[in-house]
Amino acid sequence: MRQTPLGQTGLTLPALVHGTSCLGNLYELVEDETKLAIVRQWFACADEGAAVALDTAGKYGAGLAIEKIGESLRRLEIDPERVVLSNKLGWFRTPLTTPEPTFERGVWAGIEHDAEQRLGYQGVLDCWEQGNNLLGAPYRPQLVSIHDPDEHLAGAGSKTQRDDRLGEVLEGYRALGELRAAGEARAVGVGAKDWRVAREIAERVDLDWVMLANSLTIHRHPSELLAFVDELVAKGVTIINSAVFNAGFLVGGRYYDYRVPSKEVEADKPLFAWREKFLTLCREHDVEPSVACVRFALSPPGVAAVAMNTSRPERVGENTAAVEADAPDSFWRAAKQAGVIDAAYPYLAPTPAPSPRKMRC
Ligand SMILES: NC(=O)C1=CN([C@@H]2O[C@H](COP(=O)(O)OP(=O)(O)OC[C@H]3O[C@@H](n4cnc5c(N)ncnc54)[C@H](O)[C@@H]3O)[C@@H](O)[C@H]2O)C=CC1
Ligand SMILES: Cc1ncc2c(c1O)C(=O)OC2
Repeated sequence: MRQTPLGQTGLTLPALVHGTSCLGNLYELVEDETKLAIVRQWFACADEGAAVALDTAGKYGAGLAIEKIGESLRRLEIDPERVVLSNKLGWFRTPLTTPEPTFERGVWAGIEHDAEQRLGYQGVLDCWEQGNNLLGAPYRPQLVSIHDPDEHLAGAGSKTQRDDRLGEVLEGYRALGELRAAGEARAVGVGAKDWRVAREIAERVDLDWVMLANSLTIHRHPSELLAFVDELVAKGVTIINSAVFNAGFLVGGRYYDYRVPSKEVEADKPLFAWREKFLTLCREHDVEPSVACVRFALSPPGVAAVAMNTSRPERVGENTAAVEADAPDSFWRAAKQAGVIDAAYPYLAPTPAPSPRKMRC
């Protein structure tokens, strides 16, 4: 699998980053044996001795995911040099004092802790330390970011409150910059579903990487976002592309950007029409829809990796294969002709520029 240098950090990033929300029991309780099998598969499916990249967060099951990562890595005696770990900071584990956790109700199954949001300089340092303790030696996250700043900013009720919240986020980044300067963390980044917020942060913070979610997909790839990606490339910032199935909908799932669209709702109709056209095209060209989504997501220069979730051990191999598979030019040309992807999309089977001779005529 392709490995790409991560910014100027000296770290390298494989083209597949494993999401770990399932280790925190996202939507369903997953047995510890299954979690261990998933972690084993990450390493079994990687190239011999190659680094394996993981993306986690203190919010995933109120710290359960990061705890299980540490436990499993130790049980499998994985060399810490082989682990590239990203921890998204901003949620701090607290004791559970109510029948159900108070954050993201109904999202995390069977968890025994609660979590509270902590941002600002000290809040982010608290989350960093707690994450390190939950993970445990000899492992340590090298990539750090503030978790979902877009959601935090979108939740503000007024311009003043948004400014205050942005201040908290930027104070958090001051802490992350210090961790990096001290050599405690290696790479600072931002992950967001709203890429405009990622851009807002990238304008104010010296970042090594950006994780886009739900944004740069085969279904949606606005030219303004491609221009932002170009800016990041020019600055040497590495891009990780995630939620490349728009949360599953593109490959037949129920969720689109984490909500359930309906065929009965006028505004959602184009989504279903797009999907039908896409899936038909895939059948005609004998291309797996998931492969088309993943190859598209990796196509802009500067995108080093895609992040994909693994809730079943046998999926790990499929995800690895999807990153390594390819789709023919004829498929991409047909996708542009059919309007499945933007005809002006510059990267896959681009329309050749007119030759100078033709331009003279
Ligand atoms: N704020 C941030 O930084 C965010 C980061 N992420 C990252 O992206 C990762 C992936 O996000 P997801 O929510 O899982 O979105 P996704 O777009 O990858 O969709 C996942 C869903 O697609 C379906 N699926 C996956 N592979 C399939 C296949 N081969 N065939 C058929 N269906 C398939 C499954 O239903 C699965 O639940 C996360 O684990 C996380 O690392 C995601 C959202 C936000
Ligand atoms: C799987 C998944 N779903 C939703 C979200 C995330 C995630 O990893 C995340 O990090 O922020 C929102």
